[in-house]
Amino acid sequence: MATVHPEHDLNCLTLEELEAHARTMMDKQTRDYYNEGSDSNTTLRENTTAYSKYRIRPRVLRDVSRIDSSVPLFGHINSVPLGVAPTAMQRLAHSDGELGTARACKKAKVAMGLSSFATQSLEEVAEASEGNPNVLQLYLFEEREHSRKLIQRAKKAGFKAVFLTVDTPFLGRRNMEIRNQFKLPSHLKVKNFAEEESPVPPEAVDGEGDSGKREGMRPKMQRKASRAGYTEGNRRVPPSGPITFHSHAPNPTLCWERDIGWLKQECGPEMEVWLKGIATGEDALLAVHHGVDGIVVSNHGGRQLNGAMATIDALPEVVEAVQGKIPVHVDGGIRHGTDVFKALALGADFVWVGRPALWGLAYKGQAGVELMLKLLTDEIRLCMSLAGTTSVKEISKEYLVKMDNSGFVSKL
Ligand SMILES: Cc1cc2nc3c(=O)[nH]c(=O)nc-3n(C[C@H](O)[C@H](O)[C@H](O)COP(=O)(O)O)c2cc1C
Ligand SMILES: CC(C)CC(=O)C(=O)O
Repeated sequence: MATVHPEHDLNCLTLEELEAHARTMMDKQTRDYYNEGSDSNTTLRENTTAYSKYRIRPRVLRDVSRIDSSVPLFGHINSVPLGVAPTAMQRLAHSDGELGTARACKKAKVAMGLSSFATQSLEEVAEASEGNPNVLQLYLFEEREHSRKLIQRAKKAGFKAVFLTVDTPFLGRRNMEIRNQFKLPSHLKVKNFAEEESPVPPEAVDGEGDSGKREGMRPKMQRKASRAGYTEGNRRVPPSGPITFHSHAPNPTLCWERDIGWLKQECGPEMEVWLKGIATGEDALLAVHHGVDGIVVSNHGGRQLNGAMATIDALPEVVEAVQGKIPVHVDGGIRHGTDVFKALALGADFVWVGRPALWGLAYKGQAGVELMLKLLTDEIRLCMSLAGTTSVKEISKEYLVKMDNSGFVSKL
């Protein structure tokens, strides 16, 4: 007699299957925008494949009948050491959009990062989260007033922290996005910026089209960028006109001395300030020096500097530099519970997943994100028990070995 597993979606038992279903459910522009990395996608690929050089050393004959996979985060208990990373424009995937993600995170008791460039407002997301902790991802604009308003709103709505994205002085070159002439469909809006902040000028800079600070732009794009007020000969001027992600998200002027202090002051005691996009021990030390509350080792899901290290390879030097002074999180390429275990064993306190939530949304809206979180939660808990660990704090590098190219295994 066949075993019945009523709690499973038999069409979708892994994130790989979820990705495959999602592919068939998104239009080409959305699929390409979500899934691609920058340039030739080397870093995008290595973010996932780099995990396979680590293998787990399981311990046995320990009572693993009770597993506690929870961790504290922002004064709450997170059910697993995993959250949903901020990704822009989630209503492209499904009309549930960011509200669907927020409700799924609330149900699974995991934190959610909300992109500044969300298609539902931060207040709506806070309401849907019903007290589940959220983080606002911030692109700190050159026009500070917009950012100041956003920070104040996040504070009022109860967001626990701001994740300042620091790996986007310019946007990476995403070729499919350029080829598809990516454009936010007219029924969707970036909802965190009021209409009066995004007046559409007569030339209409074709929505989210080509209007921005992307290195290697074609001449036509350059003309549009300059119409949007970005360059005047050799003199740089801050972008003006409608707030689009191409024009406003990247900010090449950001720097340690001026901007981190400003942000800490704006966030006050109510919201923590974290840096998202740290990839070296040197910058991790500077982050500690500048008094931030935590860092996320990230390369933006392989969408920024192609050829940068996979995040799991950058993690150990960051952990070594920080010496436990502030929490270290990591994202990029995490697709299995065993990846989460490996990241924790290498010293991360917590991990975030980006694209898997978008695939979940595309598959079945909120229910698809719930499914994705359930798959990963089950895998994390199973991995912990099969490795002989009953709580997250037990997971250490004693549980890992590293293989070199010739298959030689060494303890860490
Ligand atoms: C479609 C897409 C949109 C993203 N939007 C943002 C964003 O608005 N802000 C940000 O800091 N990171 C953004 N990211 C990066 C994610 O926060 C995260 O670093 C990355 O997705 C992790 O890699 P993973 O997708 O392999 O899990 C985006 C990533 C993707 C794939
Ligand atoms: C608003 C954006 C620049 C979104 C983003 O970070 C991305 O597409 O990688």
